[in-house]
Amino acid sequence: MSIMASLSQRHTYYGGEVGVHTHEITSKPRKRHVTFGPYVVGSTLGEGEFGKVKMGWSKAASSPLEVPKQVAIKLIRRDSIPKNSEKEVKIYREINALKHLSHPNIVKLEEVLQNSKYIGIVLEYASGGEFYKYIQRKRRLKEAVACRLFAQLVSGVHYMHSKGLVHRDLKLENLLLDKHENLVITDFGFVNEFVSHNELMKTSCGSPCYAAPELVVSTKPYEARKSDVWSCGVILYAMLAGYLPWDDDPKNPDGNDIVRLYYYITRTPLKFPEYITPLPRDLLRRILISDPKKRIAIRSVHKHEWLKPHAAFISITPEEWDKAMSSKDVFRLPRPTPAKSKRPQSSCSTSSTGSKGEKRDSLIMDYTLVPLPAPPHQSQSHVITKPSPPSPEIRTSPVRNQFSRHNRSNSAASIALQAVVDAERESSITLIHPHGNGVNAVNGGTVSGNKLVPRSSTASGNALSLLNKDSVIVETGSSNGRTIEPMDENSKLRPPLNSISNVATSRTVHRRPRPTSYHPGSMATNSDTKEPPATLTGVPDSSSARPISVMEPSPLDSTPSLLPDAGLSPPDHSPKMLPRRSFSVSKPLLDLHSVNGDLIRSHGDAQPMTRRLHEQVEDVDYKQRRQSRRYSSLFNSVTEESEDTDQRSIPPQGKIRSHTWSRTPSKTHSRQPSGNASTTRAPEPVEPVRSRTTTTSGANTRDNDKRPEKKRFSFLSFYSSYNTSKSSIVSEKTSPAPTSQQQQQKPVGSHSSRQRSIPRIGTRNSLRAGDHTSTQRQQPAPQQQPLTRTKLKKNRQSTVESSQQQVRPQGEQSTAKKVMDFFKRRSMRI
Ligand SMILES: Nc1ncnc2c1ncn2[C@@H]1O[C@H](COP(=O)(O)OP(=O)(O)OP(=O)(O)O)[C@@H](O)[C@H]1O
Repeated sequence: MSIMASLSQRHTYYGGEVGVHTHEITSKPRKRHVTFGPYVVGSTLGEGEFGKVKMGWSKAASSPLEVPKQVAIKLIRRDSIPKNSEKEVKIYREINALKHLSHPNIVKLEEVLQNSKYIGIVLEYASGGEFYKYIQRKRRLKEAVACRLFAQLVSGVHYMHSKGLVHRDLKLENLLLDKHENLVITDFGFVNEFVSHNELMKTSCGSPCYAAPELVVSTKPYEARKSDVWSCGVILYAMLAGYLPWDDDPKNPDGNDIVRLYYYITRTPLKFPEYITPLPRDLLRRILISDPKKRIAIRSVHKHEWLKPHAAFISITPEEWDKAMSSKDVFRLPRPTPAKSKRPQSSCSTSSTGSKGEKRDSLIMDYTLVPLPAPPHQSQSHVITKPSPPSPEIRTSPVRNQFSRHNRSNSAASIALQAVVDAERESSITLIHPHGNGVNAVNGGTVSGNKLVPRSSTASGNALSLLNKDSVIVETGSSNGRTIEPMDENSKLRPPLNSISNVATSRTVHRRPRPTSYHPGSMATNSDTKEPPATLTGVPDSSSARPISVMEPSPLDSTPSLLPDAGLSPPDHSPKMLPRRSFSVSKPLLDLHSVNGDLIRSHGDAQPMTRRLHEQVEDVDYKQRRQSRRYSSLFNSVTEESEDTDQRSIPPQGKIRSHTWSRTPSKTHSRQPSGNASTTRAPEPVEPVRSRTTTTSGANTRDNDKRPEKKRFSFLSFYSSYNTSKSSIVSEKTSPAPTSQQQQQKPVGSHSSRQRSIPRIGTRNSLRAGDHTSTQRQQPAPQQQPLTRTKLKKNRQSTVESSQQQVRPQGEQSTAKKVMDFFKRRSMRI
């Protein structure tokens, strides 16, 4: 039982905040889960360039005790992928790369599904969250932890290199953690393939703070694996230091100015905080070398002394990994066996013969569910069932680097990890006004408008050789080193300019940019752009979209298709998207709106958004119900209520409450807990009187209308009104008879305290006396103004007046009670 309980807890997808809402809507009719193929779709895990990544659960289970498999589903709207676009190519890349990778530290592709609106890349769920947040939480990692995670990183990188793939976008944001805090490399959208050992690439990829200098400051083809090594070095530095290297340029604190950033990187020696020990320093010094030829290779990284504690792990060869991962027993839970056979045939209907799920590396089989990039000679039975005969699958290469120009937006790249959140905000701003000085200037074609003031200290020869010789720099005194300012405003850094201008012209908008999600752009030549891209959708377009697999490989960049399938694909078939009705059952649940929303609410529970909408149109009854809710929730509801009240021109309560509350500066009003204390608490001696007085003025009414906080706290206005009214009444009573009677009566207990409280404000007594007069004089005011509004208000105001008049001759306590009763009655009418 406990297992079941924990399972249902752990695998329910009403996590966190959503769970809060479930109890509120249990009375509502249950709705069906939102599903995507064989998965129940849950909450949003993150958002990337392509859309939201949702949590998912496999619906099928072989036994009641079987834990539903959790996955992450990257949902990509099909209409957001223009045909032959760079996005399309990136999707190809990612899918086709992942299906060939089977390593514990590389995210596992479960399968790829699609319906008429979405492509869903189903990935292994990395429950540990984003790695940069992990570092952010810990400020920096302990050396042992960093060592373990870095060993995993380089193991994964080495593995993919051994498969002929380079990631080209390694950065903290593309690293996740699994539930055991193992590193998981994700986001293979810029992955590329190399064939020959020293094959060079020419497409500049990566995020500026992680991209190797040669990608940015040189137009020469680069050895992509070495650039991955550089990125690993930056990641290691970030793990150990808690911030990124070369993040201390005071003239470019956010790293927005890419040109300047790379000036700084290439000309400033690596600096370490004192807490980084010599061994990792040594490794970092070998990795973070601007000259890729001098940079350490990944294999040599494996042998570095610092990684010795994990030598056994690192020494596992790619072949061993392939074996191990396919044996279902290493690192990952075995895939639920029933997945295929028990899937509802209708949802992501596949006529697969069920071979998938049997193999540990079933992703190779799974991906064939999709008529996307499928191996050419794979069984057609794995193609998603379509009403029409399935189109021939084609093995298209995802790795056409010609289309890999990065159009990611420029993030703030404030690389201090402690400022990641700020950087996120900033990056979102730069989406609107992307690319600060640097890129904007680049767009203009020169750096002159850039106000480029690169800072550097000792310039290395290597670095200088990478810089444009036209760039004349002058060292000037500056704190924290020397500042190098270009004398020539027109100095140009051609390579960076090219790359950056490409970025500026080809970027797309990220929905939720993450800290360093920026790609400096492509250095692809024109010839690159001439090559037709891979097609993801639609009928084969022989004219414009030749299959990638049959394209001529670029002489410098990697070959277009993944090795195992290269050249095997029929040239005239492009992968087709599924026609409508592919998800014959799940489709109705997967319309655009439901997927765009937070799907975790689909379990028949109240959907926050729906609830909000409810609240916006709530009627008076609903408001009454809400008033009976918990204290905390009332604040919100009353806010809406007040707004509604205003909108509906039912002013009496709202106005009075608002006014009394807002004009009662003493916070004690807000903290009057209940009306029960009314008879025992002393009224506020002076301020309530003022409050009462001001409440009655039309000017104040207008003022109050403008103050949102009055509405916001109008829930408490009952108490504040009570207190205010009571206070005013007390004031009215006490001030004319300067307490001689009361002092003689001097009741015990609360009464005494109440009465003591009045003279206690001795300095205000005179004011109170004056206020009393003014209060009495102004008493008609609150009546007059409401009188002009509604009959209801008239009645209520007259009730107030009459009740006040009634209580005047009575004792103070009874007056308070009556006022209290009045407001209680009034509140009942709300
Ligand atoms: N396998 C996964 N497990 C858990 N969360 C994930 C997984 N994959 C992605 N996410 C979450 O979704 C977010 C976006 O994912 P991802 O970066 O892969 O999307 P993307 O569209 O490729 O974004 P971009 O290309 O802009 O980096 C991640 O930051 C992460 O929070």
